[in-house]
Parts: sequence; structure tokens; C-alpha cells
Amino acid sequence: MTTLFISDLHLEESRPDITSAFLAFLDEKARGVEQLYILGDFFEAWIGDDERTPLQEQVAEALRTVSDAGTELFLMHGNRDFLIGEDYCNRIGATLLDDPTVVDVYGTPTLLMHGDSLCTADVEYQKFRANMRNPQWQQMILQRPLAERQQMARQLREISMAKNKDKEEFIMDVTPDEVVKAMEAYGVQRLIHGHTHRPAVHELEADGKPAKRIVLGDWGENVWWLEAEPGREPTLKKQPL
Ligand SMILES: O=C(CCCCNC(=O)Nc1ccc(S(=O)(=O)N2CCN(c3cc(Cl)cc(C(F)(F)F)c3)CC2)cc1)NO
Repeated sequence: MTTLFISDLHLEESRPDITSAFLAFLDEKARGVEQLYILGDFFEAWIGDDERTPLQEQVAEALRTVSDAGTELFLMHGNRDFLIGEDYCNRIGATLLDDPTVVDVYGTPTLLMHGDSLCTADVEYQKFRANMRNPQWQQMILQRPLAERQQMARQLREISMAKNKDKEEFIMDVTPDEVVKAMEAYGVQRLIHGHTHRPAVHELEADGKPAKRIVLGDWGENVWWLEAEPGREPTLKKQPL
């Protein structure tokens, strides 16, 4: 009985090494597990389920095989792939999860988040996020012809490349008070999230009781996953790409 959590693969055509690491992960680690949770930034970019790229098809086929074999798949949006829709989720056999969602992990209520909403110190990003997550904005974008959205995504990437002069876009860490606030609001003692690319297990206190915040790692250099089994603390695992 095993449940796995991954996030921040940032799958994209320019990183075939991550795609093959993911396919190997599905084959070797995820085979036969009960649940696989993908907690956001699974893809580096997503401009609508109607853009059918070879990468998306290849990944969908591999995930469909895993879900058809009996593993329950769950997908959560990240700050990159928040436009993934029900259509793609149906194609891969995954359930789309709200951010945040509380799930039961072998008897322990666990709060699942992508994590970007916890980075409240990044005021500029939170403003950007509010627009991107606004259903009206999303409808407005998704109604544009695919070619136009592809052009816009290219421009946005160029802007962020120019801004960051080919270094990684800086991702602020979570605000500690925000973490406690979220865990107390949902009455949980365990939180699992990604986004910050700072994998670790943090001990803290929520509601005057010991609590844990588990941060998943991105797949830029290593394969990271969290393994949960009944009666054991979840374990963060990593191996080279
Ligand atoms: O975490 C931090 C910072 C972390 C980094 C935050 N940056 C970050 O996520 N950037 C980003 C994410 C997705 C893409 S995209 O290519 O997939 N794609 C672009 C066009 N999209 C769009 C959607 C909507 Cl609704 C509305 C528009 C509109 F109207 F603006 F054009 C465009 C859909 C998504 C491109 C860049 N700090 O703490």
C-alpha cells in the first residue's frame, strides 16, 4: 500500500531528459501504487487542452496506462500549467484537485497545495496570480485562436528570459505565518506542497500541536518523490535524473 507525490517536473520539449526520467519513474516506481498525486507545474507551460503536442500525447498515454492499471491519479494546477482542463485530465485518467485540498493519507488528514499561494511576500507575483486564476481572464484567453496563444506564450517566455538573463526565474519561499494559517484553517498537522524548489521536511507547530510541512523537489537536476505508506512517516526520496 503506497501513495506517491510529485510536483514541479516542468515538462517541456527542451528537456527530453526529464520526460524520459518521468516515463521511467512511472514504469519503475509508480507501477502498482494505489495513488499518484501530481501537485502542479507538471508542464512548464500550458495554453489550453486544444494544443495537442507530441510531448503532451506521450505523457498522456503513459499516465493513462498507469490509471488503467488501477492507480488513482490526481492532478493539481501549478503557476505554470493552471490552464490544464478536464479534457486533458480525462485523457490521462486523472482527477483535477482544487488548490488547496485535504486528503486522507493512510489515516492522516493532509493538506495538499501547489505552494505558490503561500508566497505572499511576493506581492507582484500574487497580483499576476490573481489575474491568471480569474475565470474571466481564462475564458478570454482560451477563446483566442491557438496560434495567438502560442505567440503570447512565446512572448511571455522571451520577456521572462530577457528579465532573468537565462538564469532561473527567482521563486520566493513561503511565508511561515501563511503556512500556519493555512494548516490551522484546515485543522491539519501535515502539509505537502511544491513550487519553491526547496525540498525538505520542516517541523512546526499548528494549533499548539507538532506539525510537518513537506516540500517536494523539482526535477531540474534530480528525480524527487514523496512515498507514503500506512503507519510510517512519508519519506522524501531523490535520485539523479
Ligand atoms: O513563484 C514566484 C514566481 C514564479 C514565476 C511566476 N511566473 C509564471 O508562472 N509565469 C508563466 C506561467 C505560465 C506561462 S504559459 O506560457 O503557460 N501561459 C502564458 C499565457 N497564459 C495566460 C493566461 C491567462 Cl488567464 C491570461 C494571459 C494574459 F492575458 F495575460 F495574456 C496569459 C497562460 C499560461 C508563462 C509564464 N514567486 O514567488
